[in-house]
Amino acid sequence: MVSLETLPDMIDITAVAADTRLSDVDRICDIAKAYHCASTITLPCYLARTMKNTIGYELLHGSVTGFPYGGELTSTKVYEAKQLELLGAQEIDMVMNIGAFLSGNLKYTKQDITAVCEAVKVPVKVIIETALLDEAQIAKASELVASAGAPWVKSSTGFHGKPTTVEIVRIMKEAAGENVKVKAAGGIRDLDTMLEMADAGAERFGLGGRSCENIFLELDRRLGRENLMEYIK
Ligand SMILES: O=C[C@H](O)COP(=O)(O)O
Repeated sequence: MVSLETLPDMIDITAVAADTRLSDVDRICDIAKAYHCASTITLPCYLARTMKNTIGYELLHGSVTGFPYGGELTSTKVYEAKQLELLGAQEIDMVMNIGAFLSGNLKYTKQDITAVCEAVKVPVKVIIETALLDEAQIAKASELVASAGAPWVKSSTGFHGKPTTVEIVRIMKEAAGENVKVKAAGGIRDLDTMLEMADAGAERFGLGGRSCENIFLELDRRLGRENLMEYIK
């Protein structure tokens, strides 16, 4: 059972929107340091900034490839992933080729994932974009990610409206199996949902900077302590 105190250890705080500014990147780093998040995840061009901002802190630095639509050439995804690793990324979140998957081209979709996972030593989290899939497709995509050799399956970029639910996490975990970890992301906005998702098998959460601030505000309130955010403005 995950506790409120340890929940931040499971959070990847992100700044990956198209209009992300340096100030947003700096802000998520401050929050990640104050609350002991698992990692910061930024657009590739900001990876070095997150590393510079968090020197000396026990924080992973992640970035994204094939993001946010997943339709890039496999070679492009592989190149980007390798560059990110060379720059110091410790985790990479990649988007599955959603269109290929929905077209029934499972062989291509799987090869695309395997190629990226084999190109780098760091863990790859494969985003299946659950907002665009029905339940059967979510299960099938999670199985595919597992069979492609990825260590993580992640629900969503958060860019398609439909939030990740506890039920989606449950389906993903069941389909992906014991050896693949589940990351829940996209539209997650409250602590109770996160605790339920952890019970359903989520081992990591992706939260945009703003949603994360709100979650931590609520966390401080529930833990009966002052809002740490007040001290890092
Ligand atoms: O990691 C995924 C997204 O950055 C989640 O963004 P969101 O919390 O704003 O939905």
